[in-house]
Amino acid sequence: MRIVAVFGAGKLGEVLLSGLLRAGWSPDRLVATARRPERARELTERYGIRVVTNETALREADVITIAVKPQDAGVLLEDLGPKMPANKLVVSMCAGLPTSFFAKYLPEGTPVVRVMTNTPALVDEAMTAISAGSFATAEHLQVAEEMFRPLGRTIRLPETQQDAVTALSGSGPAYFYFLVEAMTDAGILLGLPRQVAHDLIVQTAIGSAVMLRESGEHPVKLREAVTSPAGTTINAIRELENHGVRAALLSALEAARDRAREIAAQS
Ligand SMILES: NC(=O)C1=CN([C@@H]2O[C@H](COP(=O)(O)OP(=O)(O)OC[C@H]3O[C@@H](n4cnc5c(N)ncnc54)[C@H](O)[C@@H]3O)[C@@H](O)[C@H]2O)C=CC1
Ligand SMILES: O=C(O)[C@@H]1CCC=N1
Repeated sequence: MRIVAVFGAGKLGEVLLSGLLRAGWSPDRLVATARRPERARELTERYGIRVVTNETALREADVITIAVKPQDAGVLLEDLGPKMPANKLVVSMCAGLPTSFFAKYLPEGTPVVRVMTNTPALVDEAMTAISAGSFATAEHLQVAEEMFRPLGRTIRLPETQQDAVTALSGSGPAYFYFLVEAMTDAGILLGLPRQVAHDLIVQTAIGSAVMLRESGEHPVKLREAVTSPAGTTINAIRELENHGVRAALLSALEAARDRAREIAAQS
């Protein structure tokens, strides 16, 4: 029975732990570490899992999942590296950090898998991209897939694409929430009560997402079906184009990708 430890069980670490428990993993297979005692108590009360010291987790677990902020990974790895026994798999959830960053701290030959998931894991609708670092074999990728598949979809990609993935699907939920927030304001501008505007746009987002996934149609086709000649939608589309929304998205994702690179350079 493989034991998974989540080092630094904050927002994303908790998302992973709760997803695995929902998927039927026994709490005995999971351990977590936390910096604050209140946080440790909270996790144990909420999920019935053991929250232990980093050292104990390192000893007990087969899979060492790094879920701290990238800026905190160096300090953690400085501590873990010298104590790391052989045959452990390291799975990093950190944005920006390449697997070569971890290799600097770990005993030669330690397999590292880099993963980028997203918060819809909370509702088992994550998109998780999984990449092998040096020493990671197909079997290690499979272990990472077993951990993230219960949380949604998984895809294997070369590590060179992970910064782009981080900008697109890692941060992606934030862009959709931003859009929903802005469209709710637009509904209010048009005179709708806030709750009504919110409900309308949330259901519209869900319906559109399900259609994208279930129909297999290209988004242009789906948009064309809504856009009647001399109708209302095309007037809105013209305004979106006039305001450079498409170009803004290109720049926004490039900026997110650049930040991932900067995090790596500063680490
Ligand atoms: N929030 C998101 O949507 C996503 C985050 N990520 C990545 O997941 C990682 C975690 O992000 P969040 O959960 O948002 O951050 P967070 O700040 O909520 O969680 C990190 C936790 O690690 C703990 N920690 C830090 N150093 C520690 C140490 N030495 N020992 C034990 N615990 C320690 C902190 O106290 C904190 O609770 C980051 O590397 C981020 O890049 C990846 C995909 C999406
Ligand atoms: O903003 C961040 O750095 C993290 C990584 C992807 C989503 N959230």
